[in-house]
Formats: sequence, structure tokens, C-alpha cells
Amino acid sequence: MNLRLQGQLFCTFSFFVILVYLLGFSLDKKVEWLVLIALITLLGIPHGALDAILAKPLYKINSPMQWLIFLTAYLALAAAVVLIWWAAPTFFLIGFLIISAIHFSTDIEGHFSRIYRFTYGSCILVLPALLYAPEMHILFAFVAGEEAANMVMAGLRPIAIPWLIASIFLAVAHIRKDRFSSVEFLAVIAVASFLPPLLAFTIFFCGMHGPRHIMRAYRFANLDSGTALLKAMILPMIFVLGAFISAWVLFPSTQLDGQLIQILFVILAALTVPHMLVIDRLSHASSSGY
Ligand SMILES: CC1=C(/C=C/C(C)=C/C=C/C(C)=C/C=O)C(C)(C)CCC1
Ligand SMILES: [Fe+2]
Repeated sequence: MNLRLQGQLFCTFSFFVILVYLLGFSLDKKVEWLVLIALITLLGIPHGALDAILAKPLYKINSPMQWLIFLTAYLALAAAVVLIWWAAPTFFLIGFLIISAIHFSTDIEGHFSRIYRFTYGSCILVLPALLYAPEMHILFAFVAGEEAANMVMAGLRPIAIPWLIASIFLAVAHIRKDRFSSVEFLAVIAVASFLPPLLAFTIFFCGMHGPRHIMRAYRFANLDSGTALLKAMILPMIFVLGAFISAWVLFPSTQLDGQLIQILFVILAALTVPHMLVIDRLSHASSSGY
């Protein structure tokens, strides 16, 4: 499969889900959230599990000692993010959204300006504030507390409409240059505008960001089979699942969905910082295909 086909599948699936949703099909909110949390954990997070095989050629890791240094640095960065979440949740949430938008902007194939990429990468984080501000507020409050949620929503609400207009404008303006990217951009805009925040994020993360990253990593690391890919991913995945379950057992809460959403996104944010550094280095390595 190539990236273009994956993009087309993503667009088709997105429009299908939007249609089903607009026709009135919906689950109980709590059930919906639990299903989406499971999907993000099982289908989305694993793309980060490839960081180890990407890092090997990038940082020229050859000995066990070098692996130990890489792993320690990776986990120390992740731990630092958890500390920031604990000490300064508002700063954490704003920082998480900004670096995520930058990270997602690498999904687009081809040469586009930074503004185009950043607008694309931020759509999924900004546009749900158009129709789903109250739900977004609840989710942010689960992750980083009421005060952080208030601040972030106060920032997102007024920019949502201009953001939508700018996004549509940029997508349409580039249609001649690359119609595949433009249609993908429009699909992300539609998903982010019409669907509730967590559903929109899940479709984007599991249908666009994760698969695209896995396919590029597969190419870059010269893996020759699906088995080699799974082998490379299994250990880090067990580790993340272990961290998730430990956090869940160690910090009991009466509100299952809120607690799971908090653990999921704090772990995601923590892993995103070292993950981004690996991907950023990769995108600067010539001929990496990123
Ligand atoms: C917290 C939260 C959101 C933001 C999620 C982010 C910012 C995820 C970033 C993930 C990354 C960067 C993964 C890397 O591969 C939403 C979906 C807007 C609304 C619901 C609550
Ligand atoms: Fe990623």
C-alpha cells in the first residue's frame, strides 16, 4: 500500500463516519469514550513504538550501552513532561496542543509552506471548538483540570471560525498544486468540524497520523515484512500498556472515563516530546522520505 491509497481510504472512511453520524447514529457518551480510548491505545499509540528502530540508524546506536543511554534520555524527557503536567497543568495543556499541531503537520506529503502545514496539523485540535465547545471543555478538564480547560477554551473559541475559514482557503488554494493533499486536508477539516472531539481525534490519529507514520518508518528502516514490523513494535507496546495499567491501578478514581482519558493523554503527551525529537531528526535526514 502506498501513502496515496492510505490517504484515499482515510478520506472515504471519514466521509462515511460523518454521514452515519449526521444521520443520527450515536452511542451513549460514556460507551463512545471507552471505545475511543481503546482504539487510540491499541491502534494509535503503537506508531510511536517504532521510534526505537528509527533511532538506531539516526543516532548510530550499536552497543547495549548506547541503547541504555537512548532509553534513559527518552524516558527522562517523558518523565519531565509528567512533572510539568503535575506542577503547571495550564502551561502543560497549551504546550501539548502547540507541539502536537507541529507534530501532526508532518503528515502531509510533499513540499508545502510552514503555515499550510501548521494550519493542517492544528485543525483537529482547534475546529472541534466550533460545535462541541462544552464537550471539549469537559475532556480538557479531565486531562489538566478545570482552570487549564477554562483558559484553553477561552483561547480556542474565538479562533475557531477564522481557523476554519483559513483552513478551507488554504486547502482549496492548493488544489491545483496537489489535489490529493487538498482533499485530505478537506477531510480533516470536515472530521474536526462535524464530529465530537474525541471521535474526530480517533479517526485522525488511527486513520491518518498513525498509519502514515508506520508506512514511512517501514520504508525508512528497510523492514521487509509485517512480522518484522510487529517484532519491532511489540516491546515498546507492552511497556506503554504496562504504564497505562499501573497508572490506573495506582491512582484509583471513582470516575472511570475521566480517569482513563487523563491517563491516556498524559502518557500521550509525555511520549510525544521524545517521539517528536526522533521524527524531527528523521525529517532532517536527507532521503528519509519524511
Ligand atoms: C486532550 C484532548 C485533545 C488533544 C489531544 C492531543 C493534543 C493529542 C496529541 C497526540 C500526539 C501528538 C500524538 C503523537 O503521535 C483533543 C482531541 C483536542 C480533545 C480531547 C482532549
Ligand atoms: Fe506521532
